[in-house]
Amino acid sequence: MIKIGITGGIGSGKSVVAQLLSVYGIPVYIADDESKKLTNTSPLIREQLTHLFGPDIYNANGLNKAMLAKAIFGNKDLLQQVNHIIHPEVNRHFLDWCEQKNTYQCCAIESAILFESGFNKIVDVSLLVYAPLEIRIQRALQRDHSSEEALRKRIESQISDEEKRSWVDYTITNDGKQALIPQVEKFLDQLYR
Ligand SMILES: CC(C)(COP(=O)(O)OP(=O)(O)OC[C@H]1O[C@@H](n2cnc3c(N)ncnc32)[C@H](O)[C@@H]1O)[C@@H](O)C(=O)NCCC(=O)NCCS
Ligand SMILES: Nc1ncnc2c1ncn2[C@@H]1O[C@H](COP(=O)(O)OP(=O)(O)OP(=O)(O)O)[C@@H](O)[C@H]1O
Repeated sequence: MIKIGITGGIGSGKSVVAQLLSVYGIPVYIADDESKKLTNTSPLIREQLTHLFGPDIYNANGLNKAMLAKAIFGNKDLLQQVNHIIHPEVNRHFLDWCEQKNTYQCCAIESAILFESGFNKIVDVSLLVYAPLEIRIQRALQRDHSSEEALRKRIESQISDEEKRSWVDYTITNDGKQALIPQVEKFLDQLYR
């Protein structure tokens, strides 16, 4: 089974590309969604996050996401500690998920931080969805209605896509000028060949 890692910074359009891959019959593991579920269900993550931040990091609805986001984006040391708590669990969970999908020829993981988290080491092919920074900011601000300052802090917590371009096996450009579907089809064509 071929494992594809789909990456790209906030607002690059990797969720759109992930949806297109699922239309072509490839199951996709959405790391943001699954990690959120794991932070609420894994006793190991809960214990370690509570130890690091105190009991208020969880409330009646589960993880206090706003508190965690405020603490880690802009503080590289804390970000790294939190990543070391959450990412090994996500890694394990993804590999279990892959086992369940073993009748498929391909599966994929979508993560903005494929390289930062080391998930790149457990995939066979890496695919970057690339869009220029200012376009990404416009899209993300429109979608999330968050402040530009908070968004830029998240962007600064990630390695730039310009740098990742030289590390990946394949790049799809989502700049609003080049059509996505032909690029996805070309990628799949090369992959299956
Ligand atoms: C801090 C949290 C609670 C904020 O939740 P929120 O709903 O606001 O954001 P969401 O999880 O949907 O993430 C949105 C985007 O933020 C960026 N982001 C999230 N986590 C990280 C991180 N550890 N490092 C860099 N960027 C990140 C990504 O671009 C992601 O697509 C959440 O992002 C989190 O738990 N992050 C740590 C776990 C993690 O690394 N998740 C990413 C996939 S494994
Ligand atoms: N080519 C495009 N033209 C116009 N809008 C687009 C295009 N691609 C994506 N978008 C829009 O931009 C926003 C960001 O796209 P998407 O959610 O796929 O990004 P993402 O890389 O998954 O971001 P995140 O890491 O924050 O989850 C969405 O609202 C999406 O509909």
